[in-house]
Amino acid sequence: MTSHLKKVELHCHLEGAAPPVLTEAQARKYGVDISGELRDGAYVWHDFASFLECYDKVSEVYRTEEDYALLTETYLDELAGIDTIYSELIVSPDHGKRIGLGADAYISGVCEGIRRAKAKSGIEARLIVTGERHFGPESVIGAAEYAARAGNPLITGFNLAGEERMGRVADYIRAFDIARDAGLGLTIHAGEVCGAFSVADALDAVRPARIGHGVRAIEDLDLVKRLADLGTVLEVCPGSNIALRVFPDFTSHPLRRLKEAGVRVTISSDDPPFFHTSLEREYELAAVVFGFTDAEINAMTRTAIEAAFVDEETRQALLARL
Ligand SMILES: Nc1ncnc2[nH]cnc12
Ligand SMILES: [Zn+2]
Repeated sequence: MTSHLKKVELHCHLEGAAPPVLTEAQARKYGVDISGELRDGAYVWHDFASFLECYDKVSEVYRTEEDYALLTETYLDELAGIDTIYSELIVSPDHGKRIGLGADAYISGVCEGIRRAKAKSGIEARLIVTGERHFGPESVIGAAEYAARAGNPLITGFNLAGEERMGRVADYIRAFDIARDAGLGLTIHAGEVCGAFSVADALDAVRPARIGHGVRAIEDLDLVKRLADLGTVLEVCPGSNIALRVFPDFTSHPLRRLKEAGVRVTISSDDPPFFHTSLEREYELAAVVFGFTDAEINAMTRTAIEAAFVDEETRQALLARL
Protein backbone atom coordinates (compact mmCIF):
# COMPACT_ATOMS: atom_id res chain seq x y z
CA MET A 1 0.00 0.00 0.00
CA THR A 2 1.19 3.57 -0.70
CA SER A 3 -1.74 5.42 0.88
CA HIS A 4 0.60 6.53 3.69
CA LEU A 5 3.01 8.21 1.26
CA LYS A 6 2.94 11.92 0.34
CA LYS A 7 2.51 12.32 -3.41
CA VAL A 8 3.44 14.85 -6.11
CA GLU A 9 2.33 14.95 -9.76
CA LEU A 10 4.20 16.84 -12.48
CA HIS A 11 2.42 15.53 -15.61
CA CYS A 12 -1.36 15.64 -15.88
CA HIS A 13 -3.45 17.32 -18.60
CA LEU A 14 -6.34 19.18 -17.01
CA GLU A 15 -8.95 18.14 -19.62
CA GLY A 16 -7.33 14.69 -19.53
CA ALA A 17 -8.33 14.42 -15.86
CA ALA A 18 -12.03 15.07 -16.52
CA PRO A 19 -14.03 12.40 -14.66
CA PRO A 20 -16.46 10.67 -17.11
CA VAL A 21 -19.36 11.32 -14.73
CA LEU A 22 -18.61 15.06 -14.79
CA THR A 23 -18.18 15.03 -18.59
CA GLU A 24 -21.57 13.28 -18.91
CA ALA A 25 -23.17 16.03 -16.79
CA GLN A 26 -21.46 18.70 -18.89
CA ALA A 27 -22.65 17.08 -22.14
CA ARG A 28 -26.22 16.97 -20.81
CA LYS A 29 -25.94 20.62 -19.68
CA TYR A 30 -24.94 21.70 -23.19
CA GLY A 31 -27.05 19.19 -25.07
CA VAL A 32 -24.01 17.64 -26.74
CA ASP A 33 -24.08 14.02 -27.92
CA ILE A 34 -20.74 12.50 -26.93
CA SER A 35 -21.92 8.88 -27.05
CA GLY A 36 -19.16 8.32 -29.63
CA GLU A 37 -16.52 9.36 -27.09
CA LEU A 38 -18.03 8.26 -23.75
CA ARG A 39 -19.89 4.97 -23.32
CA ASP A 40 -20.78 3.06 -20.14
CA GLY A 41 -18.81 5.51 -18.04
CA ALA A 42 -15.60 5.11 -20.03
CA TYR A 43 -13.92 7.20 -22.73
CA VAL A 44 -13.82 5.48 -26.13
CA TRP A 45 -10.63 5.44 -28.27
CA HIS A 46 -8.43 2.72 -29.75
CA ASP A 47 -5.02 4.23 -30.57
CA PHE A 48 -2.99 7.40 -29.96
CA ALA A 49 -4.58 9.42 -32.79
CA SER A 50 -8.13 8.47 -31.74
CA PHE A 51 -7.22 9.16 -28.10
CA LEU A 52 -6.25 12.74 -29.09
CA GLU A 53 -9.52 13.08 -31.05
CA CYS A 54 -11.52 11.79 -28.06
CA TYR A 55 -9.59 14.14 -25.76
CA ASP A 56 -10.35 17.17 -27.95
CA LYS A 57 -14.06 16.21 -28.22
CA VAL A 58 -14.39 15.76 -24.44
CA SER A 59 -12.69 19.13 -23.93
CA GLU A 60 -15.51 20.76 -25.94
CA VAL A 61 -18.05 20.24 -23.15
CA TYR A 62 -15.96 22.37 -20.76
CA ARG A 63 -16.85 25.86 -21.95
CA THR A 64 -17.09 28.50 -19.22
CA GLU A 65 -14.87 29.91 -16.51
CA GLU A 66 -16.99 28.06 -13.93
CA ASP A 67 -16.72 24.79 -15.89
CA TYR A 68 -12.92 25.08 -15.64
CA ALA A 69 -13.00 26.11 -11.99
CA LEU A 70 -15.13 23.05 -11.22
CA LEU A 71 -12.93 20.69 -13.28
CA THR A 72 -9.75 21.99 -11.63
CA GLU A 73 -11.18 21.92 -8.11
CA THR A 74 -12.58 18.41 -8.65
CA TYR A 75 -9.25 16.98 -9.75
CA LEU A 76 -7.15 18.74 -7.10
CA ASP A 77 -9.62 17.60 -4.42
CA GLU A 78 -9.13 14.01 -5.66
CA LEU A 79 -5.35 14.43 -5.45
CA ALA A 80 -5.51 16.00 -2.00
CA GLY A 81 -7.68 13.07 -0.90
CA ILE A 82 -4.73 10.71 -1.52
CA ASP A 83 -2.26 12.96 0.31
CA THR A 84 -0.88 14.76 -2.75
CA ILE A 85 0.87 17.93 -1.65
CA TYR A 86 1.76 19.40 -5.04
CA SER A 87 0.35 19.20 -8.57
CA GLU A 88 1.35 20.73 -11.89
CA LEU A 89 -1.47 20.83 -14.42
CA ILE A 90 -0.92 21.02 -18.18
CA VAL A 91 -3.34 23.57 -19.58
CA SER A 92 -4.09 24.92 -23.05
CA PRO A 93 -5.15 28.60 -23.29
CA ASP A 94 -5.32 27.94 -27.05
CA HIS A 95 -8.20 25.59 -26.30
CA GLY A 96 -9.87 28.40 -24.33
CA LYS A 97 -9.52 30.59 -27.43
CA ARG A 98 -10.77 27.87 -29.80
CA ILE A 99 -13.99 27.39 -27.83
CA GLY A 100 -14.65 31.13 -27.70
CA LEU A 101 -14.11 31.40 -23.94
CA GLY A 102 -10.83 33.22 -24.46
CA ALA A 103 -7.45 32.36 -22.97
CA ASP A 104 -7.72 34.77 -20.02
CA ALA A 105 -11.14 33.50 -18.89
CA TYR A 106 -9.94 29.90 -19.32
CA ILE A 107 -6.89 30.53 -17.12
CA SER A 108 -8.96 32.58 -14.66
CA GLY A 109 -11.37 29.66 -14.19
CA VAL A 110 -8.50 27.23 -13.65
CA CYS A 111 -6.89 29.57 -11.09
CA GLU A 112 -10.21 29.86 -9.23
CA GLY A 113 -10.29 26.06 -9.03
CA ILE A 114 -6.77 26.04 -7.62
CA ARG A 115 -7.77 28.68 -5.05
CA ARG A 116 -10.82 26.69 -3.92
CA ALA A 117 -8.92 23.41 -3.62
CA LYS A 118 -6.01 25.01 -1.76
CA ALA A 119 -8.43 26.66 0.70
CA LYS A 120 -9.81 23.21 1.57
CA SER A 121 -6.70 21.04 1.66
CA GLY A 122 -3.64 23.26 1.32
CA ILE A 123 -2.63 21.51 -1.93
CA GLU A 124 -0.17 23.58 -3.95
CA ALA A 125 -0.66 23.71 -7.71
CA ARG A 126 1.03 25.39 -10.66
CA LEU A 127 0.20 25.55 -14.35
CA ILE A 128 2.18 24.50 -17.39
CA VAL A 129 0.93 26.12 -20.58
CA THR A 130 1.21 23.77 -23.51
CA GLY A 131 1.23 24.10 -27.28
CA GLU A 132 -0.31 21.33 -29.35
CA ARG A 133 2.03 19.97 -32.02
CA HIS A 134 -0.78 19.12 -34.44
CA PHE A 135 -1.91 22.76 -34.59
CA GLY A 136 1.48 23.72 -36.03
CA PRO A 137 4.44 25.90 -34.99
CA GLU A 138 2.60 29.26 -35.26
CA SER A 139 -0.07 28.16 -32.77
CA VAL A 140 2.61 26.84 -30.40
CA ILE A 141 4.47 30.17 -30.61
CA GLY A 142 1.16 31.84 -29.73
CA ALA A 143 0.83 29.66 -26.65
CA ALA A 144 4.39 30.49 -25.59
CA GLU A 145 3.79 34.21 -26.09
CA TYR A 146 0.62 33.97 -24.01
CA ALA A 147 2.44 32.21 -21.19
CA ALA A 148 5.37 34.62 -21.40
CA ARG A 149 3.27 37.76 -21.09
CA ALA A 150 0.57 36.37 -18.73
CA GLY A 151 2.33 37.70 -15.64
CA ASN A 152 0.42 35.03 -13.70
CA PRO A 153 2.46 33.64 -10.75
CA LEU A 154 0.66 30.28 -11.12
CA ILE A 155 1.90 29.85 -14.73
CA THR A 156 5.44 28.58 -14.25
CA GLY A 157 6.14 26.26 -17.17
CA PHE A 158 5.81 25.62 -20.89
CA ASN A 159 5.24 22.29 -22.64
CA LEU A 160 4.66 20.82 -26.09
CA ALA A 161 2.07 18.05 -26.32
CA GLY A 162 -0.13 16.56 -29.01
CA GLU A 163 0.80 14.50 -32.07
CA GLU A 164 4.47 13.70 -31.47
CA ARG A 165 4.79 12.25 -34.99
CA MET A 166 4.06 15.64 -36.61
CA GLY A 167 7.11 17.62 -37.65
CA ARG A 168 10.37 17.63 -35.70
CA VAL A 169 11.15 19.32 -32.39
CA ALA A 170 13.35 21.81 -34.31
CA ASP A 171 10.16 23.27 -35.84
CA TYR A 172 9.16 24.47 -32.35
CA ILE A 173 12.46 25.95 -31.13
CA ARG A 174 11.17 29.55 -31.40
CA ALA A 175 8.32 28.84 -28.98
CA PHE A 176 10.68 27.34 -26.40
CA ASP A 177 13.11 30.27 -26.79
CA ILE A 178 10.24 32.67 -25.99
CA ALA A 179 9.24 30.62 -22.95
CA ARG A 180 12.84 30.26 -21.73
CA ASP A 181 13.47 34.00 -22.09
CA ALA A 182 10.37 34.63 -19.97
CA GLY A 183 11.85 32.49 -17.19
CA LEU A 184 9.37 29.63 -17.59
CA GLY A 185 10.38 26.05 -16.78
CA LEU A 186 10.67 23.91 -19.91
CA THR A 187 9.32 20.42 -20.40
CA ILE A 188 8.32 18.66 -23.61
CA HIS A 189 6.54 15.45 -24.60
CA ALA A 190 9.06 13.17 -26.30
CA GLY A 191 9.96 9.51 -26.42
CA GLU A 192 6.35 8.38 -26.10
CA VAL A 193 4.95 7.39 -29.49
CA CYS A 194 8.26 8.26 -31.20
CA GLY A 195 11.53 6.51 -30.48
CA ALA A 196 14.79 7.52 -28.82
CA PHE A 197 15.55 10.02 -31.62
CA SER A 198 12.70 12.24 -30.40
CA VAL A 199 14.27 12.44 -26.94
CA ALA A 200 17.67 13.30 -28.43
CA ASP A 201 15.99 15.95 -30.62
CA ALA A 202 14.30 17.42 -27.53
CA LEU A 203 17.60 17.59 -25.63
CA ASP A 204 19.43 19.13 -28.60
CA ALA A 205 16.77 21.68 -29.60
CA VAL A 206 15.14 22.66 -26.32
CA ARG A 207 17.56 21.70 -23.49
CA PRO A 208 14.52 21.06 -21.23
CA ALA A 209 14.76 20.58 -17.47
CA ARG A 210 12.23 17.78 -17.85
CA ILE A 211 10.77 15.52 -20.51
CA GLY A 212 7.19 14.21 -20.60
CA HIS A 213 7.54 10.41 -20.76
CA GLY A 214 10.99 10.11 -22.45
CA VAL A 215 10.74 6.39 -21.74
CA ARG A 216 11.67 5.23 -25.25
CA ALA A 217 15.15 6.62 -24.56
CA ILE A 218 15.71 3.09 -23.26
CA GLU A 219 16.18 2.06 -26.91
CA ASP A 220 19.55 3.90 -26.92
CA LEU A 221 21.78 3.26 -23.90
CA ASP A 222 24.10 6.17 -24.81
CA LEU A 223 21.06 8.43 -24.64
CA VAL A 224 20.11 6.95 -21.26
CA LYS A 225 23.61 7.83 -20.03
CA ARG A 226 23.25 11.34 -21.51
CA LEU A 227 19.96 11.84 -19.62
CA ALA A 228 21.58 10.63 -16.39
CA ASP A 229 24.62 12.87 -16.87
CA LEU A 230 22.45 15.90 -17.68
CA GLY A 231 20.09 15.24 -14.76
CA THR A 232 17.10 15.69 -17.06
CA VAL A 233 13.97 14.61 -15.17
CA LEU A 234 11.57 12.19 -16.86
CA GLU A 235 7.88 12.59 -16.07
CA VAL A 236 7.11 8.88 -16.34
CA CYS A 237 3.46 7.86 -16.71
CA PRO A 238 3.49 4.03 -16.65
CA GLY A 239 -0.30 3.52 -16.83
CA SER A 240 -0.52 5.86 -19.82
CA ASN A 241 2.33 4.06 -21.61
CA ILE A 242 0.66 0.67 -21.22
CA ALA A 243 -2.82 1.98 -22.15
CA LEU A 244 -1.37 3.52 -25.34
CA ARG A 245 0.67 0.36 -25.94
CA VAL A 246 3.99 2.20 -25.89
CA PHE A 247 5.07 -0.99 -24.12
CA PRO A 248 3.07 -4.25 -24.21
CA ASP A 249 2.96 -4.71 -20.43
CA PHE A 250 4.38 -3.41 -17.14
CA THR A 251 7.06 -6.10 -17.13
CA SER A 252 8.59 -4.54 -20.24
CA HIS A 253 8.22 -0.96 -19.00
CA PRO A 254 11.71 0.61 -18.47
CA LEU A 255 10.91 2.70 -15.34
CA ARG A 256 13.16 0.60 -13.06
CA ARG A 257 15.94 0.26 -15.68
CA LEU A 258 15.97 4.02 -16.22
CA LYS A 259 16.07 4.70 -12.47
CA GLU A 260 18.86 2.15 -11.94
CA ALA A 261 20.83 3.76 -14.80
CA GLY A 262 20.82 6.98 -12.80
CA VAL A 263 18.11 8.81 -14.72
CA ARG A 264 16.00 11.10 -12.50
CA VAL A 265 12.44 9.74 -12.75
CA THR A 266 9.07 10.78 -11.32
CA ILE A 267 5.56 9.24 -11.42
CA SER A 268 2.45 10.83 -12.97
CA SER A 269 -0.89 9.80 -14.46
CA ASP A 270 -1.02 11.90 -17.70
CA ASP A 271 -4.77 11.59 -18.51
CA PRO A 272 -6.02 9.37 -15.72
CA PRO A 273 -9.64 8.46 -16.62
CA PHE A 274 -8.75 8.09 -20.33
CA PHE A 275 -6.17 5.48 -19.35
CA HIS A 276 -8.23 3.83 -16.58
CA THR A 277 -5.70 4.99 -14.03
CA SER A 278 -5.14 7.58 -11.31
CA LEU A 279 -2.18 8.99 -9.42
CA GLU A 280 -3.18 6.67 -6.58
CA ARG A 281 -2.92 3.68 -8.94
CA GLU A 282 0.40 4.89 -10.39
CA TYR A 283 1.91 4.99 -6.91
CA GLU A 284 0.45 1.54 -6.18
CA LEU A 285 1.93 0.20 -9.44
CA ALA A 286 5.33 1.59 -8.40
CA ALA A 287 5.17 -0.49 -5.20
CA VAL A 288 3.29 -3.60 -6.25
CA VAL A 289 4.25 -4.08 -9.92
CA PHE A 290 7.65 -2.37 -10.15
CA GLY A 291 8.58 -3.49 -6.64
CA PHE A 292 9.91 -0.11 -5.48
CA THR A 293 10.29 0.32 -1.71
CA ASP A 294 8.75 3.24 0.20
CA ALA A 295 12.23 4.82 0.28
CA GLU A 296 12.59 4.49 -3.51
CA ILE A 297 9.11 5.91 -4.11
CA ASN A 298 9.76 8.78 -1.71
CA ALA A 299 13.00 9.45 -3.60
CA MET A 300 10.98 9.80 -6.83
CA THR A 301 8.57 12.15 -5.05
CA ARG A 302 11.53 14.16 -3.77
CA THR A 303 12.89 14.34 -7.33
CA ALA A 304 9.52 15.70 -8.45
CA ILE A 305 9.68 18.47 -5.83
CA GLU A 306 13.30 19.24 -6.75
CA ALA A 307 12.25 19.50 -10.43
CA ALA A 308 9.00 21.36 -9.78
CA PHE A 309 8.53 24.68 -11.55
CA VAL A 310 8.08 26.60 -8.29
CA ASP A 311 9.86 29.33 -6.32
CA GLU A 312 12.48 28.14 -3.83
CA GLU A 313 10.40 29.07 -0.77
CA THR A 314 7.53 26.85 -1.95
CA ARG A 315 10.00 24.09 -2.87
CA GLN A 316 11.54 24.08 0.59
CA ALA A 317 8.10 24.07 2.22
CA LEU A 318 7.11 21.07 0.10
CA LEU A 319 10.33 19.21 0.91
CA ALA A 320 9.67 19.83 4.61
CA ARG A 321 6.23 18.21 4.25
CA LEU A 322 7.62 15.11 2.54
N1 LIG B 1 0.01 11.42 -23.51
C1 LIG B 1 -0.10 12.49 -24.31
N2 LIG B 1 0.83 12.67 -25.27
C2 LIG B 1 0.77 13.75 -26.06
N3 LIG B 1 -0.20 14.68 -25.98
C3 LIG B 1 -1.15 14.52 -25.04
N4 LIG B 1 -2.23 15.27 -24.72
C4 LIG B 1 -2.84 14.67 -23.70
N5 LIG B 1 -2.20 13.55 -23.35
C5 LIG B 1 -1.13 13.43 -24.18
ZN1 LIG C 1 0.99 14.01 -21.53
